[in-house]
Amino acid sequence: MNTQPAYRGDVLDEEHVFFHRGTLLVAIAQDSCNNIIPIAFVVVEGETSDAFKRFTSHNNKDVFEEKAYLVGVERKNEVQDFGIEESLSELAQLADTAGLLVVGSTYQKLTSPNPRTYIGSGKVSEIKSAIHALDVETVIFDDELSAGQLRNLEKIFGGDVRVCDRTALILDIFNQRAATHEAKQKKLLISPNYKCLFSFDVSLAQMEYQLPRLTKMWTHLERQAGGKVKGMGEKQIEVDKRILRNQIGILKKELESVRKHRKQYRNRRFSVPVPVVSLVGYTNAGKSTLLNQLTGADVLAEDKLFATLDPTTRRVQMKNGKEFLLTDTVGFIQKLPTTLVAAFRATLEEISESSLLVHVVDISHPLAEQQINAVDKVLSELDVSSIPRLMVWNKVDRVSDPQKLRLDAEKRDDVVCISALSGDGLQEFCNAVQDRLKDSMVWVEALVPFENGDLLSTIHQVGMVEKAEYTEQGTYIKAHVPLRFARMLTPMRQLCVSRH
Ligand SMILES: Nc1nc2c(ncn2[C@@H]2O[C@H](COP(=O)(O)OP(=O)(O)OP(=O)(O)O)[C@@H](O)[C@H]2O)c(=O)[nH]1
Ligand SMILES: [Mg+2]
Repeated sequence: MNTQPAYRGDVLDEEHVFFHRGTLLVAIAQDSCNNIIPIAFVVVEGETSDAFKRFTSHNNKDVFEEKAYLVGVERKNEVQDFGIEESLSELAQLADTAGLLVVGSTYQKLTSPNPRTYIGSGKVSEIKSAIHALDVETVIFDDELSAGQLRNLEKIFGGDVRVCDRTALILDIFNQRAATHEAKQKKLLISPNYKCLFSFDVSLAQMEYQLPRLTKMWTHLERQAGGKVKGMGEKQIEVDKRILRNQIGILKKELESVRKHRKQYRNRRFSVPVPVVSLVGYTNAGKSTLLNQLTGADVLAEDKLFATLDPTTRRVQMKNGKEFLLTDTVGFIQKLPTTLVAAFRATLEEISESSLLVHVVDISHPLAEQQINAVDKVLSELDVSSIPRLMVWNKVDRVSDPQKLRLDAEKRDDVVCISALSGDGLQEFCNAVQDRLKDSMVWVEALVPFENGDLLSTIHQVGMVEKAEYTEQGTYIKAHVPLRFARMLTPMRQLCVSRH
């Protein structure tokens, strides 16, 4: 018997198959909470069973669709941007992206969540009935649950029903995506040392999420051993926690070295006087499609949440000969858990060094306004308030009255309407980017002494350098730079005047 864990979405191979049940083989996988779950039933011989019909192609793999049931809570005294039904429909989309089959959902209005079970006992019973009636295998909560709540709910629902929350689901999607992404990079041999920064972030976020929830593994041990392993289980949990802490330590070190490497790469990139523009926005807004249209890049763009995990940068050449670098980033989502905001922070270090943030909005989405607010909220946590912004209303081809939309956009001077798919409005977009880049800067000529090398690299990072000439006294530079740097350069500007 081989007990090496697989993960949901893994291709079935002999390594992971070890239960034989009649004509079916049951493969065992782990999900992001380390729960053991059956992932596939393969008919060896005989009739096609109902189970077999539940195979679905996901990320080009045949995976078994788990039946999922969604649960949300509407807080009575809190005004929330996303209504409960809207939030649940987004959760359903997330579940679908993760390869689950949503068979039902419910919600409850509460003043405050129940500390033991999150929802009230009446609702718990109602869900338990639904689980039996619909053969539910996974119950997904729309909010982050505590370790205790997860454990209690699993106990009450009984059997092999898994309970997980939005955070675990998002982590699961990120993991599946990161694995595919890295596998592809390795296959293509783009760079043998290539590591997806985001997959580091995600692994770290996942481990940090698991650490306080490890008691769940203990429940599994107990279940497997018929409930007679109390002392052993307790010891085991300590050992597991120590292993996990060690892994977190190793991962943090590796992450640090990848970040350093990327920073060096960015610094090299910044030695070319081209400003960097970053695309940010809600997941599925069309950021990658826009990058592809403008640069002919081949970034995966699809109608799934979190298609992009790693920042990709490409050069955009405008008709007037000007250039800028465009960076595509991972999309945001509402109710982004703290562990994941931290993960985003490392990945999005790239955007904190850009000259302009372009906020891409799917204006055809019924919740466009709420999505804008959710993105603004994450951005406010990322400390990028000093970077100028431009908003892009994308997917204008899908709205019912594009003319009215354009009029609305014209009334505001920070919005450009485009269709990244058809290419409509891209010239206006490039012009707006160029204006915005210049607008926010002042023209300086300065002589930067060699000992102020740091300042020079900052000018390259945040400004538009027209000329950099090395002289005996230092670097003579002509550039558009943000106002705050112009102030810092004042003494050097005087140096420059005395040079003439
Ligand atoms: N009709 C229409 N569809 C678009 C447009 N732009 C993007 N899409 C579609 O929207 C879906 C999402 O596009 P992506 O470019 O992957 O979105 P993204 O913002 O990169 O998404 P994440 O990487 O998940 O954050 C794809 O199916 C695109 O074809 C547009 O202008 N019009
Ligand atoms: Mg994308």
